[in-house]
Amino acid sequence: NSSGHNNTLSIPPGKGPHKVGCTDLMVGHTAQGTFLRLYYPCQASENPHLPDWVPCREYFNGLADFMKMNRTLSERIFNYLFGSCKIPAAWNASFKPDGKYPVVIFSHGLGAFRTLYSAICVELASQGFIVAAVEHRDESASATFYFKENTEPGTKKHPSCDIAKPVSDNLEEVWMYYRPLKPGENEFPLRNKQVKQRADECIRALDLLFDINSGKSVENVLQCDFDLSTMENSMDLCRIAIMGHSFGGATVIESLCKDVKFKCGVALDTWMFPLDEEIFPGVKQPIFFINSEKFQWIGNIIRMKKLDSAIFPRKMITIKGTVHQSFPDFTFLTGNWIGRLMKLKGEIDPHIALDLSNKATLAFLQRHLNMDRDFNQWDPLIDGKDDNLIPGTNIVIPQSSI
Ligand SMILES: CCN(CC)CCN(C[C@]12C[C@](c3ccc(C(F)(F)F)cc3)(C1)C2)C(=O)Cn1c(SCc2ccc(F)cc2)nc(=O)c2c1C=CC2
Repeated sequence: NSSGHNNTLSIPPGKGPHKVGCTDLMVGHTAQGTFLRLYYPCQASENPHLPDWVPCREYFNGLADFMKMNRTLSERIFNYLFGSCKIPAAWNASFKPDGKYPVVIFSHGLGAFRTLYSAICVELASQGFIVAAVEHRDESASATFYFKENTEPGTKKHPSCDIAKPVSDNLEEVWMYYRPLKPGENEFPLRNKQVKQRADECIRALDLLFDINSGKSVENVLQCDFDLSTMENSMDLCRIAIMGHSFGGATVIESLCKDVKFKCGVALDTWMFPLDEEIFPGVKQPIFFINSEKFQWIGNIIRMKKLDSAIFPRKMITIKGTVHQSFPDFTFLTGNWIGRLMKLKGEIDPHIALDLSNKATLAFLQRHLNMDRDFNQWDPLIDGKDDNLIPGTNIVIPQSSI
């Protein structure tokens, strides 16, 4: 369960037929390498070891800086609130070969990192997807790490946490933190450069999955005892989707434009600002915008509508009573009053909100990856047909601005 003092708060397990395993993969030890958390259908095991939701304290430090909170105070708060929170997935559990699984690449939001959307990733993996949640090195993550070769032997400092233990001992971990906007700095050039790097990192993550699927030997820089060769020939590489939250939603659009191997995209509460609208005509794949009720604004919705098309399927729904943080895991990890105070929860029960988002996502993926599962039972959700959904958006666009 999550932190000791409130035992009822934890990240919901997957509802699908598969047990879920999880492991970390870093290929290439530098900041230019690929770093991702892999969620996959796994064999059942008696006493699964559930990984920590936040693997190293540096992530809490980064989060405190991102939120401009005092580090010592916030580190104590985060440790107390979230320190013992576990992810509902079995760490390094044996992969369960069962035909070819479709693939989803997941891109995190500004100030987040790869572990914070486990409720979504675990649900997809439990429904028979292989999910790769990338960790971006564009300085938009609260924190991330990579390695450098330390030339002076003997000066090695011990790894900050067991996850950051590299395979070879001449590698020393280096932490990269969130880069805030400088006073007076023009935000668009930075965010547009970052969204392009983020798309490249998603494409490289996909290329890595192709290598793993082809049985190519892949060297994990991290000491994770998970045998990647068990995943050979287990991915359906014609059924690949990209998904992301907020800045990760912009990464979905940029990635769809850059690589047609992504057959469709699911963009959660997308932040459209980082995108150059000139790429919009180049996006030809289906897109599903799933929005919160409180985060969106006129300018952002107008940019989403510029992607509307008579040819390519573009769908949008809004989940009533949700806020921007209704998609990351935080929404499950605090009581109602503190959650609402910190805008981590909306009025709607977080389980209901995320359940609607996940079911609508599964229906959309079945339709546009032409899968033969029973996710089409949730097709009405794609059109916003539910008491807690609004078709399209709740934001009123003044006639003049269209
Ligand atoms: C003052 C800082 N200022 C920075 C520009 C705005 C900070 N901010 C609002 C926040 C994130 C918030 C948050 C987190 C986590 C706790 C906690 F207490 F639970 F830990 C509390 C409170 C603080 C809600 C956002 O950035 C919103 N946002 C996000 S939030 C993604 C995220 C980040 C950290 C997480 F742990 C989980 C999820 N992703 C985006 O891509 C975009 C935006 C805005 C535009 C594009």
